[in-house]
Amino acid sequence: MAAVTLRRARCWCPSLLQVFRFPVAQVHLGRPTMRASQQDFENAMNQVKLLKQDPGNQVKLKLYALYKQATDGPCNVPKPGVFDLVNKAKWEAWNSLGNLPKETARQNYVDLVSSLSPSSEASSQGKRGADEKVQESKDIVVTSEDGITKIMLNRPAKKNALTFEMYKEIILTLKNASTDNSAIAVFTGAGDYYCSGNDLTNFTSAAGGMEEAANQGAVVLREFVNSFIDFPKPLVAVVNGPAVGIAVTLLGLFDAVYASDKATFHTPFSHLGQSPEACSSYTFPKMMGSAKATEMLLFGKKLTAREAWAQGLVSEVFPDSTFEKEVWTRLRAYAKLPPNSMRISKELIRNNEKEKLHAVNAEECTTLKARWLSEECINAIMNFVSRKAKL
Ligand SMILES: CCCC/C=C/CC(=O)SCCNC(=O)CCNC(=O)[C@H](O)C(C)(C)COP(=O)(O)OP(=O)(O)OC[C@H]1O[C@@H](n2cnc3c(N)ncnc32)[C@H](O)[C@@H]1OP(=O)(O)O
Repeated sequence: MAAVTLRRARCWCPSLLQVFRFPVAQVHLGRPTMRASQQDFENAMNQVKLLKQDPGNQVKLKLYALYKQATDGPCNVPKPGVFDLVNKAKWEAWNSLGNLPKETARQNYVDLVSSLSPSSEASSQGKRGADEKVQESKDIVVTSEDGITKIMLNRPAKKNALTFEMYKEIILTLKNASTDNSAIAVFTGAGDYYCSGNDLTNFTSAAGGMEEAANQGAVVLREFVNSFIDFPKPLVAVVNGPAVGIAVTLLGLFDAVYASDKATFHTPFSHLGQSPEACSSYTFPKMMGSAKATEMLLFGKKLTAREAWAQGLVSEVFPDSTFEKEVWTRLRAYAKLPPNSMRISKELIRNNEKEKLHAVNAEECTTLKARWLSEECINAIMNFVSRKAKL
């Protein structure tokens, strides 16, 4: 779907731009009225152009659908093709309004824009500094202390979903951490999630279209997973909450996995029309047996932390109330152990499988590249992205 920001709409989503292309003027919306006038409607369209923050894809789809319903009535154009993600998502949002009367759609549009305005007014009243600070926060925060390189996924508003940029940042971070003076590297998440896996809009928001995004994705993924296979120091996951997709499969390449008892482990690959990655097609059957691995990787069974521990995916589960304190105390102690001994021992454990893991990674990436272009996957991503737009 249309994971476009208002900025990007100008370059490759003209029809979406038409909804918002009006001379910029300082206007103040009338308060939501029972029946929005044409002038209220036009003011609302201008107000959208003045929003200081991107309202998110679902809201933009709603605005588009209500605009079309208010101006053209019920959806009256043929459904776009399966690969035309942007227009298909917009068509579905408009079509989902059915026979909603034009006047009602106009009122709903004005009300929706009014609900967005307080935030823009707030930012125009000098609160912009606070917003910009949030917007400037990095998606990956790396700190080095007590012999530990801590890599925190810091995109809590999106459940720490991984963007292409984050993959590339992590590759670089692991490269640096493999030679810096830290003894171990630790991944964790900010907010209530560890990580909800790949950002499903990575492919739909790419300017070059799905084909190019899939090619790029396969290259990035292969390098990303290789950076975990080849990382020479102890690699620990502090799973502070739910983990989805690649956040789970990567754990097979970690040396220790500590989980809060509120963490869950979910790999909905079949639901998404995709296939396993991060060497999990090899590490999971080896770790837990093919029957349990199949339940996760094919059937998408979500595991609790204790179930993940029982299947060998998690080293230890801690009560959430004491999780951070207990785990970081332990890791600070581990980081004081002789680093060369830890590195050499890891080499003995992992080296005899490195070649196999590289080969598995290559095969998984080739398979996934094809899956990303399949109708099963595209439909699943469309359903996810437009799930909130269905009014
Ligand atoms: C190039 C390398 C590719 C490697 C491939 C890897 C394969 C995978 O990782 S597949 C797994 C992908 N992940 C998912 O399928 C999870 C999708 N997300 C969800 O199912 C739900 O968001 C959730 C169960 C994680 C959380 O649900 P909840 O209702 O609590 O919160 P939401 O309102 O859904 O989420 C808040 C916010 O975050 C956005 N978001 C969450 N996860 C993702 C994601 N994976 N991709 C993109 N966006 C995500 C969600 O859309 C919400 O955003 P808005 O506030 O803008 O609506």
